[in-house]
Amino acid sequence: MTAVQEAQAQPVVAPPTPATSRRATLVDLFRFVGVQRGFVGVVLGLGVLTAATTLAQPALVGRVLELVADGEPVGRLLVVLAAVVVGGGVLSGVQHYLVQRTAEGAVRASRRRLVAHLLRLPVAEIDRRRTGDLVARVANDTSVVRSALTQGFVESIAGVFTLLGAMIAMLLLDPMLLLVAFVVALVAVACVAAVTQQLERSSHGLQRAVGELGTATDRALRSVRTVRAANATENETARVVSRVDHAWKVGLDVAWVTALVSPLSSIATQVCFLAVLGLGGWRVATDHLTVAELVQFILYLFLLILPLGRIVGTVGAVGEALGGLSRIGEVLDVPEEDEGATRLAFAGARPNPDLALVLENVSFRYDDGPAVLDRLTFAVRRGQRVAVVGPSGAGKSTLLNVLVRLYDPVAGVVKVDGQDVRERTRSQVRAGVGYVEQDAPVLAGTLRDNLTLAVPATDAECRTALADVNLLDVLDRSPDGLDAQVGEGGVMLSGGERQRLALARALLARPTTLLLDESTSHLDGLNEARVRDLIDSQSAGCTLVVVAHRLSTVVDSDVILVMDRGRLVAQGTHEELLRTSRLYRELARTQLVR
Ligand SMILES: Nc1ncnc2c1ncn2[C@@H]1O[C@H](COP(=O)(O)OP(=O)(O)OP(=O)(O)O)[C@@H](O)[C@H]1O
Repeated sequence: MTAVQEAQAQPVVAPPTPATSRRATLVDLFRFVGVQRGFVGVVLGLGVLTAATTLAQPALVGRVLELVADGEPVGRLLVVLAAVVVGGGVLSGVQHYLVQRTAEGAVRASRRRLVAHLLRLPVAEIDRRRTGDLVARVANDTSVVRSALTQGFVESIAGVFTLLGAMIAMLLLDPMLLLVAFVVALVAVACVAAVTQQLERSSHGLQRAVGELGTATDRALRSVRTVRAANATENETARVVSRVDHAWKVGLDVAWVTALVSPLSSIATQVCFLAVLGLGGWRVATDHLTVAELVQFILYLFLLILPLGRIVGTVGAVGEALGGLSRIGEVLDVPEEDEGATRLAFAGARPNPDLALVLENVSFRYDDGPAVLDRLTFAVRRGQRVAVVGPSGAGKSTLLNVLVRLYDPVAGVVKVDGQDVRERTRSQVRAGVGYVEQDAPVLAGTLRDNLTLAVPATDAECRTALADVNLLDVLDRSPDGLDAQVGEGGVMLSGGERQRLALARALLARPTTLLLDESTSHLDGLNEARVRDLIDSQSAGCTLVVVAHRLSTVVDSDVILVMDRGRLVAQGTHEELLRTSRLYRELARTQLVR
């Protein structure tokens, strides 16, 4: 079996994993907080101290009552009691601050991880998803998790200490009373737990609705010119507002479920107190308990109910957080773009630097769609100027995407410098390639940001690069010079200026292969000739593959590849193709700009 046959037989990469719906668990939430382990330790330590000061208070009050009953002085004990109360307050303040800090730290860590992951997702995966939704996951879903933490998650863990301490004290005072209080509290917790499951589901739905709202808003703002010019502002507003209404409706579901939690816990509290007061009064009347002990017991009951109430509230917030975490996890579960370098058992020929690009029977399709590249085979020698022409949708831009390894072919072999690209990492392949894409070659930010995206450059180098592509006048338009903003997607520049700025950036990185996806009509004749001269002068030995829409670009090329419906239907020079290819003659006559 030849290398080509073997390559055809096996897909180069597995198709990207489809987005899965997953449910986050408490373990995920602990892991989320776990990144701030040090702080969590301190918060818990403070929780124990706060619990100790809180638990000491009923005991001290009980002692004061006993001393008063015996006619003993209580002055010193009252000072101790005041100190314990104030100390507990201070500790609780510090604990609050640290909890907020912990939550912010955890959110920061998860946002960093999520952003780093998003920017490394395979391009095919990003194609499938909607930007607004991904942005919502970074901004909203992480915030929801933060709310759960600040609304008492960590505090509740500390509150457990108070709860346990109170239970022990109550057990010592009157086990029977404790049993009654405990059973009532347990029933309440069971009810709340059932409600929480529903809350988690509703919350996931709410986050999804907010994501959809982000997507709709993103779409409307991105296309604001088209929308305005088409008098479609009303329609588009209605579309976004329908997403707002949907989020509101799902929000009401969450509100409805959350509303159940609060009355449940207050009914439980009241029942608990009534039961203890009734039974406790009877225990005092039957001499099983003193009045001071009953007062102590009731104070401890407060200490039991308070953290319990907080825990119940937290359970609700945790339900919402798990909804947010599930959505974060869904994205994190999608594997990142791998470097894609493998040692091929059948790797044959040694690298051949004379052959800049070789394609052997390369086929590609997006997802399960039809073949967009169909068994392409051609070779480009180093330093050649190659033009790719073909009707719209022929697969020209896709070919460039495959060459820069944004997508891997489903069959066939791509060689750069004579070496199978699968033997190199994507970074290695891209290091030598400059790519100027057709539609969005400029990023929001300053001119400098755009020029130094790939490699650092001094101001002088940036100016020279701009002069080379005839863009020096954009520097004069603003007193900010290189720090002038270019707007979202370079909207403050013309289409041709965007392409030339992107070209300046690509050339600054001194590529050995330049892939240029020329967009129709963006390059005027004068600038186009200038750019061609620049590429010729600056990049001796640089291979140029240009998806061309101008006849002048095409005529001057060493080789012209004619594509139609994913297939290479002809190749040769302009004169040869005029003689041999009917499609080329047709393109030259009707489609290529003169
Ligand atoms: N990200 C994508 N996901 C799914 N299909 C895609 C994607 N990008 C392009 N296609 C499809 O692949 C086919 C080839 O598209 P491509 O952009 O490569 O053509 P092209 O020859 O560059 O066209 P044009 O000259 O109009 O820019 C088209 O049918 C297009 O709909």
